[in-house]
Amino acid sequence: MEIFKTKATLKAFLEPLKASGLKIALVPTMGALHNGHISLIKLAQQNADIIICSIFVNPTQFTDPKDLEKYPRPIEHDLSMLQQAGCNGVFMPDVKEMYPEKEDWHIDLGKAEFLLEGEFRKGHYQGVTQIVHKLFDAVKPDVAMFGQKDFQQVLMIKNMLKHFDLPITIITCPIIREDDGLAMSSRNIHLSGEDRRHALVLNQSLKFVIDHFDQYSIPELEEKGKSFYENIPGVELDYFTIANGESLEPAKSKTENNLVALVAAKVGSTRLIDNMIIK
Ligand SMILES: Nc1ncnc2c1ncn2[C@@H]1O[C@H](COP(=O)(O)OP(=O)(O)OP(=O)(O)O)[C@@H](O)[C@H]1O
Ligand SMILES: CC(C)(CO)[C@@H](O)C(=O)[O-]
Ligand code: BAL
Repeated sequence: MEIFKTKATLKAFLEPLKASGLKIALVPTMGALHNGHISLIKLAQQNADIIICSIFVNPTQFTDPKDLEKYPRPIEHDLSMLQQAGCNGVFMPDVKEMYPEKEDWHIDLGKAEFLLEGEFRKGHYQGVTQIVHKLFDAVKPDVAMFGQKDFQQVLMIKNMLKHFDLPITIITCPIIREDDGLAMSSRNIHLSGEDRRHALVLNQSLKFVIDHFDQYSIPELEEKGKSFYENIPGVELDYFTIANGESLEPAKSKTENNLVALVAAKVGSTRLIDNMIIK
């Protein structure tokens, strides 16, 4: 497995491979890898010949400086997981390499930018699309893998691709969960023993919606979903919603085709997100 710290060395590695017709996949991450990330690498291997994983904790997408400061960075462990998974190359630039100078970035990502995560992390998707555009530019992949766990992120990246008319196929990968249902996340490491037990409420409330979708109206499902969060000490719900999976607007009717239940909650000092596709 090759390790690249600069765009130039990465480009020099990739150019002959592309010239020989090999298909390149990019798996963008912020590191602190878990089996969710490894599932993206495995799916990438089924869809391309050469797999590049990027590890970069992107400052422009953080809206809380403390969140950025305490973001886990276990780089040696990450590299050994990637090596074991059969990843071909790791791109791990420093901040100066990706942002050599101060720059302005603002693109139209549509109304959905300002909903859900966009409401609670203002400007987050400008930062995400800014760095993903730079990563796409550095790798010029044929395909790129993203997790459904960041449901809104996938929509925003697809909108960014449309904006620049980039010929990259986005593959959305299913959410990998711990045995008890908690969605794997790099930030789970911050959960105390008690928080870890309380965090199960995200999976349980979403599962309730899936299991009872035929039984209740949408407002009832949302109300019952939200009620899971009442009286759990240290747990604070940001949103629990059933939304259209394209626009992210609240679902208007149960007969809509594309529906997803999404949640974000603070558990102790850790903010977690999760979702389940209804149909
Ligand atoms: N449990 C999971 N299953 C599948 N994909 C995941 C999972 N968790 C994260 N991913 C995906 O991995 C990619 C990199 O995500 P990232 O490095 O931010 O990890 P993360 O666990 O989501 O971290 P954090 O919790 O800090 O947001 C994203 O496309 C993300 O959606
Ligand atoms: C896509 C991404 C790597 C951009 O920094 C990040 O938002 C993430 O890890 O989901
Ligand atoms: N996985 C999404 C990246 C973030 O939370 O900033």
